[in-house]
Amino acid sequence: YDQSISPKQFHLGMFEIGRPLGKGKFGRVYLARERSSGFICALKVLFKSELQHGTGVEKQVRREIEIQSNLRHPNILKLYGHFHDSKRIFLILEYAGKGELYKHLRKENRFPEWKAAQYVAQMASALKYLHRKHVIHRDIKPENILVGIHGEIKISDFGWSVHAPNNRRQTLCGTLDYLPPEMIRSGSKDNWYNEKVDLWSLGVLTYEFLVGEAPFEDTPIMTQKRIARADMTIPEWVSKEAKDLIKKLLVLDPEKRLPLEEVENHPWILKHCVKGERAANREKMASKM
Ligand SMILES: Cc1nn(C)cc1-c1nc2c(-c3cnn(Cc4ccccc4)c3)c(Cl)cnc2[nH]1
Repeated sequence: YDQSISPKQFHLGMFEIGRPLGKGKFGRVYLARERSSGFICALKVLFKSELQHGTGVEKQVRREIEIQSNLRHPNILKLYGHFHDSKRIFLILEYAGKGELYKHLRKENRFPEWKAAQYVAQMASALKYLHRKHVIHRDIKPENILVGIHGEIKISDFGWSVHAPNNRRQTLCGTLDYLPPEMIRSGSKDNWYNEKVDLWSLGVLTYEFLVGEAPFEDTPIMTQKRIARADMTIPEWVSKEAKDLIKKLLVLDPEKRLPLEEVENHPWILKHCVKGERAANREKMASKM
């Protein structure tokens, strides 16, 4: 992605717009091609009218742009640039060739252990990168993960991420299933800005990949109660190694959750993910820095 097609100023006329790819709570995403280079991307269109001034959503979009623009990792969806016109804001995003992960999960019902382990290893690598940059995603769930053309996963939608520590008030919406106990419990919100919240969500994600439903799925009231007690049962047909990892992530005390380095070296992950030599060397170099 060389400089020749990344001028500082983008505008709509530079793109041919293709088919709609999907829509979210705010805005739609279209397949797009940058005319001069033929570069394929995904164009996310948000209507300013939908982002009432001063509401959390406008700040979320600003934060999404600010945070995601500076991230470079194979398992994080790239934000190449943004621009706006009188009515709309446009985000120029990396095109993920195999679409939304949750659609694959619903279609397959649940993933075989080898596939779930590879996805969890990629998530752990992406979260390690984010946490090293003091970014907490805080909204890890299948709906916010896309699949690249080579089957690799890409975390997207940084609308809920924050630079730790952060004193902005957050209103919650959407599913409760992935919320960690410290975000369910009222009282001090300090823990909301501790990156350990992403470890809990990684545990919920691992469970949902393997079982096909979230561990605390219930009525909203019961879900909150079950999360607060880490009250879940793991089906007996889940392998003991996978059970072990889930239990070490879904721990009420954030400080006692398995650190990402240990997730990447967990027996269940090592059993299914042969780390390429180059990746292993990169890790070794990074750990020496
Ligand atoms: C769908 C689909 N099928 N195939 C084969 C590829 C895709 C694909 N989708 C994307 C998408 C994509 C689409 N929808 N969404 C969900 C959404 C939409 C609007 C606001 C917030 C969230 C993301 C992206 Cl960003 C980036 N790349 C994408 N690739």
